[in-house]
Amino acid sequence: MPPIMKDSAYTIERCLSSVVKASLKNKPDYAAPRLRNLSVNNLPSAVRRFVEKSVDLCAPADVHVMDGSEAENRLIVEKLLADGTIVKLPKYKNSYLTRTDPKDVARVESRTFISTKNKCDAIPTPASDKIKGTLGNWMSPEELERVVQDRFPKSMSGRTMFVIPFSMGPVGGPMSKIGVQLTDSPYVAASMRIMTRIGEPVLDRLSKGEDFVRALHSVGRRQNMLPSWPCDPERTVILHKPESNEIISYGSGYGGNSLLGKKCFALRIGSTIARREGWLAEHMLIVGITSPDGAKRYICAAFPSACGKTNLAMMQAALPGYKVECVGDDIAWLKYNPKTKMLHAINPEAGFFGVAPGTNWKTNPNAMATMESNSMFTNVGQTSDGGVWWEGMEPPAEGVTITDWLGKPYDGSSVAAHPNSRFTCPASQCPIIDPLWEAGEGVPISAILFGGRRPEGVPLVYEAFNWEHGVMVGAGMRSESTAAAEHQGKQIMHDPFAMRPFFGYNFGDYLAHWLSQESRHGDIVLPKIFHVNWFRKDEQGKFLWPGFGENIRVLDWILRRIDGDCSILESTPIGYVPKENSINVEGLSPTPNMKELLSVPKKFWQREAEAIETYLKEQVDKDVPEPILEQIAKLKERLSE
Ligand SMILES: Nc1nc2c(ncn2[C@@H]2O[C@H](COP(=O)(O)OP(=O)(O)OP(=O)(O)O)[C@@H](O)[C@H]2O)c(=O)[nH]1
Ligand SMILES: O=C([O-])CC(=O)C(=O)O
Ligand SMILES: [Mn+2]
Repeated sequence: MPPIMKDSAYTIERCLSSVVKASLKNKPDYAAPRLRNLSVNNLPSAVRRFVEKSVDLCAPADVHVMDGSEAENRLIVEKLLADGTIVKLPKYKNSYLTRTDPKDVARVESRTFISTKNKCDAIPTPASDKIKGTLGNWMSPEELERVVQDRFPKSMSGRTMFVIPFSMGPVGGPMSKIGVQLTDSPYVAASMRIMTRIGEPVLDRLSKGEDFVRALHSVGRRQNMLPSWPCDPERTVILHKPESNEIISYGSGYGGNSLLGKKCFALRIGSTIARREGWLAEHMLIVGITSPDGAKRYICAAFPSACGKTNLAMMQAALPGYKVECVGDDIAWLKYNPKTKMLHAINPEAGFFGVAPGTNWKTNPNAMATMESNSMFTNVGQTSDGGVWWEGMEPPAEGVTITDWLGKPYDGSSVAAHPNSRFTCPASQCPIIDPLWEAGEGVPISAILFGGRRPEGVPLVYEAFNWEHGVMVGAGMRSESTAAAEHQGKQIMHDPFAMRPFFGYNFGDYLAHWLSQESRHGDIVLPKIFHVNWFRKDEQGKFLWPGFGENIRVLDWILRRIDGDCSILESTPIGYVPKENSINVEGLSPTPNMKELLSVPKKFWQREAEAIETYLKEQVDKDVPEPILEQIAKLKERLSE
């Protein structure tokens, strides 16, 4: 038995308050807010066992069970301030800036593993030994145990372990799922409170015996750690055990690696649960659009990291008469609803963890308004008037100076904000949050968009001929790499369904699961599938399309297609493309080169089809479902005519 289990008084009062008091030596009269006592000993037995086992392993100084209250959050913030992890941003209400260790700034895909008994359950087997698999990494359960034993023993010593009961989706909702994250990072504890629903209502569900995902996180230990941002970048690992719904993350405090409800649970573990239960867990935004005639439809869109999901999810429509409302900006859980016969989607998250650079009052006013209070900023620049600044934001006022994300005076010779710097803010604060964003049964989805950063060859929008063809379009997605993960430069990478870093199981099986949606429910009304590209460039390397709020012009065309208007399309080898003049460009100045934006260059597409086929055959080999190969064969045939 670890010592804490013998002492039933390991409660918030004795732990977090005293921890905070101890760290506030310069404020001896600090009065900690009173909290309710949530003792480890009163946790539901399955949760308690998980905590006990992890305490044994990680040896924290004490344990704090989170109730999710305001008072508790104040204590955590005090601790973060005392540790120097965050600084207050007086320009905004209740908002803070954190600077991470410069080596801990993004997801690390090469250190992310799925561990299953059989390798082929987790990742596809490439066609030959010479081909390196790029659709996830596998680790044997034995190796995982070794990796854990190499890193976790005493990894939390001297720190508080936070026990965070959290719900993905509204607590108790029919599509929601519960997790318990243990972490030694108060930054993670504070961020999980924004990004998920935490605390007592979730504990109530757990005490009724509801199953939960076990998520263990430690920032770890190494020599010469920054006291304000402990981490262990050389030994970081993000491990998933889908067979027992477990996540184990070591060495990084950065969002995608440490807020385990997000990519680890909602996508990697989520996709394996979804497959077992017949639904889909996807890297997609969810948005509601009301057109001038009053009809409202919801669409989902899968774009790779840093390719425009948050911006589309809360865009300020540039066409008059349109109303856009946001349900979610990063993750969608989609399930067949027998009442409407449609796929319904929920946003399992409660906050936005958005890319800061490029966000401003013109491109994304709704995101700017959402982060005006109760927000955590990570690795952005700091202004001398107590605010934040990043590349692409409106210039600061006269005389205001900037400190860069590394804490140095900013002089314009380098960036003020890290390219993957982020804002974390409550979704409920979004001025255009959808009235149904917390509806337990989700919202009915009329269309799914795939897209990415394609400087060349890929039209502004095209529509798949049917579901099977659409699944092939998702499988063939490619995009320029971004700062959201560790990849260097701007290479065009395959990123099927924008899920390459997030699959929890073999991508071949994932394709079969998508295809099966058509036959699984005989009466299903499937969403139409489209592909969009806001990022095509001209010969000077300038974007051909204005993007952002003007993307409503493309959505307008898509909505008319959902209504069945066949007069606005033209058939091409890759799918239906808007007929000339069928996209409303009225009032745009300069008028975009629509001919170029909608062109489908044959040579380019022959190479593209070849590249997709080679990729799937090399990477997924015998696990590629036959209908996908048939769709590629048909595409090649159409391109050769
Ligand atoms: N040119 C152009 N840039 C865009 C557009 N939409 C978004 N961006 C930029 O692309 C970057 C990423 O956009 P986000 O909307 O945050 O991307 P995301 O897909 O939500 O990213 P993750 O949070 O990493 O999943 C930001 O710098 C945006 O300003 C667009 O329509 N056109
Ligand atoms: O997971 C993260 O760190 C942020 C994110 O949304 C992504 O990269 O897609
Ligand atoms: Mn994302």
